[in-house]
Parts: sequence; C-alpha cells; structure tokens
Amino acid sequence: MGVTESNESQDRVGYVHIQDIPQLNQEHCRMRDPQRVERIINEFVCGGPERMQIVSDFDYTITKQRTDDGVAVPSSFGIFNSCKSLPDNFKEEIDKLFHKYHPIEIDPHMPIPEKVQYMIEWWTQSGKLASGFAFDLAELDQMAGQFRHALRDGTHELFQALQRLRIPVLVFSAGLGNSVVSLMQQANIMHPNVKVVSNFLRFRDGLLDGFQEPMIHIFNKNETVLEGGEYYELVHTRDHIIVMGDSLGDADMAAGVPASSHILRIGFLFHHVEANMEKYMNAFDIVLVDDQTMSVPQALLALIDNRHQMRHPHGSNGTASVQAQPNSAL
Ligand SMILES: C[n+]1cn([C@@H]2O[C@H](COP(=O)(O)OP(=O)(O)O)[C@@H](O)[C@H]2O)c2nc(N)[nH]c(=O)c21
Ligand SMILES: [Mg+2]
Repeated sequence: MGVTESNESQDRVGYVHIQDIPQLNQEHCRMRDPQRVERIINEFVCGGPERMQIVSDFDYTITKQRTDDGVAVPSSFGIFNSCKSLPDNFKEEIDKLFHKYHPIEIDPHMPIPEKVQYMIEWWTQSGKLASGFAFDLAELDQMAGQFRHALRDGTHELFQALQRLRIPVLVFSAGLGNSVVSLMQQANIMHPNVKVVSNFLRFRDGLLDGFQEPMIHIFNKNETVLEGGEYYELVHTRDHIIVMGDSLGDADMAAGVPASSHILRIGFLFHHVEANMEKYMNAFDIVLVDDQTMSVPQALLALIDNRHQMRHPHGSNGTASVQAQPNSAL
C-alpha cells in the first residue's frame, strides 16, 4: 500500500492508490493532476459497473496510431475513399475539399463558431459528392476488413470485459459510420452494448444519396446530439464516464452529461508530442504518449471488476440490462 495519508477517506480499506496501479506509473503516462485521477478512480471503483459508461472516438483511438509493421491505417473516410468503384472524379473532388477545409479545421486562430459553419459546409459537400451513383457496401467491407487487425492491443479483451459487465460503449465518430461498424464487426468487437454514432451512407432508389441525418461533425461530436434519444435514455443515469480520444476535441465528447458526473478523460498523443503536450495535459486527465494499447482503460476496468466480484462473488452482477442496438435511431 501507499504512504500514510492524513485524509480519512484515503485511509479506508480498499482505497486505491495511484502508485499501486503499474499502468499509471509508466514513463509515457502523464497526468496533470494525479490526485484528481486517484479520486475519480475511487469513485468508479465504489460506484461499480452499473454507473459506468464509455465514450470513445474511433479513428486512431480504437485503431492504432502506429502499427508494428508500419502500415498506415486509413481513417474511416479514407477507407471509403479508397474504394475502386467510386467515380473517377470523386477522389479528386473529395481531396480538393480536404485541402480547402482541413486547414480551417486545424487553424489555431479562427473562433469555433466560425469554424462550425465551414465544417457544416465541408460535411454537406462531401455528402453531395457521395450521391447519384451505385455503390456496393460489400466493397467497403472488403476494404475495412484489411484493417481489422489494426486495433490497439487489448481492444478485444477490453470490449469483452465491457460486454460482460454490461457497460454501454458509445463510439463517436465524425467520420463514416459504415466503415467504423464494418471494421468493428470484422474485428468481433461490435457487441450488443456497443453503439456507433456517426455519419452513415444513405441510399435512394438504389443509388448513393449522401449521409443520413443528423450530421455528426467534429464540433457536435458530444452527448448533446443524443439528447432525447433512445441511447441517451439508456445512459443518462450512468454518471461515471471514461472518455477516450486522440484529438484534442475528443476530450469534450461527454459535454451534455449532468454536471455532477465524474469524467475521466484519456488522451492518446502521438503527433508532435512536444508541441502538443501542454494542450493535451490541459484537456485530458491522463495523457498516453505513443501507447498503442488499451492497457490503461483495461487496468481501470479490472479495478472496477475486482471490487464488483468481491461484492457479488456468485456472479449476480446486479446490473441493469443495457442492450444498446447498434445503429438504432438516436
Ligand atoms: C467531411 N470530412 C471530414 N474529414 C475528416 O474526418 C475527421 C473525422 O473526425 P473524427 O471523428 O474526430 O475522427 P478522427 O478520429 O479522425 O479525428 C475530421 O477530423 C476531418 O478532418 C474528412 N476526411 C476525408 N478524407 N474526407 C472527407 O470528406 C472528410
Ligand atoms: Mg481520432
């Protein structure tokens, strides 16, 4: 156990000390406020699985930022864009949009409300480009399947544990939902407790017709877009939340949940580590530098699970049934 603490609650039997969690003591694991992290972890452990929910980004959060064989993993939009049957000018036009709008997306000076307008324009125009031609989703499955082994190490085990503990998992992506679901299905992690909220292709009269509503762009990628929907009903009383992402904006994915919630944000930092460190440390509670595994979320879940097993040794987990249907209406 850790050093003697003066605080009464920290003297409690079963209180978890951060120094006793090896995964949080690794060199590449940084925390701005370890005491806050410790406090939240103890809230999670005491509250048990029935109060937990997970909100995760997809691209480069569930998929790896760097693979062992050096093969670059495409984004969910990238998987779609690489389909060979798309019309000749599609790739060219979509790249033009990327070169116009991506600099705006990452512009450090433009105020967010102004950016939002541009992002809506970008997603709308991409949707228009993906319209008016036939497209076989089997081709997308085939493309996505090539990257089913590009998930972070331990993703399988993490998702299995989340399913067993009936913890709802929301995968939030401003990318293309069809690629996300296809890849997750082919990797066998699309369990019934997993819900993907993203942009899904729409078909009309056998032809592609852009994306289904509502549009999910990087600035509305948070729980406010779920309000009033079925998933919201399922999770709004689950006030212990782990948020995982690789982009700074991902830290806000739980915006919209009650203010009294306990939120632990885990950020996977890979690009421009030095330049980004301060911002990531301010946005996320735990920053993992070039960590291509799920070991930290797995370790946190194991602590919650162990305490839960101690309370319910005979397997009665006492959790409510939380069977979120993938892709059901919001
Ligand atoms: C509309 N549109 C948006 N994006 C990018 O898709 C990303 C989706 O955002 P995200 O869901 O936060 O995914 P991430 O994990 O990749 O950060 C945004 O950051 C945009 O840069 C896009 N990328 C491509 N290739 N094509 C597109 O049409 C397109
Ligand atoms: Mg991402």
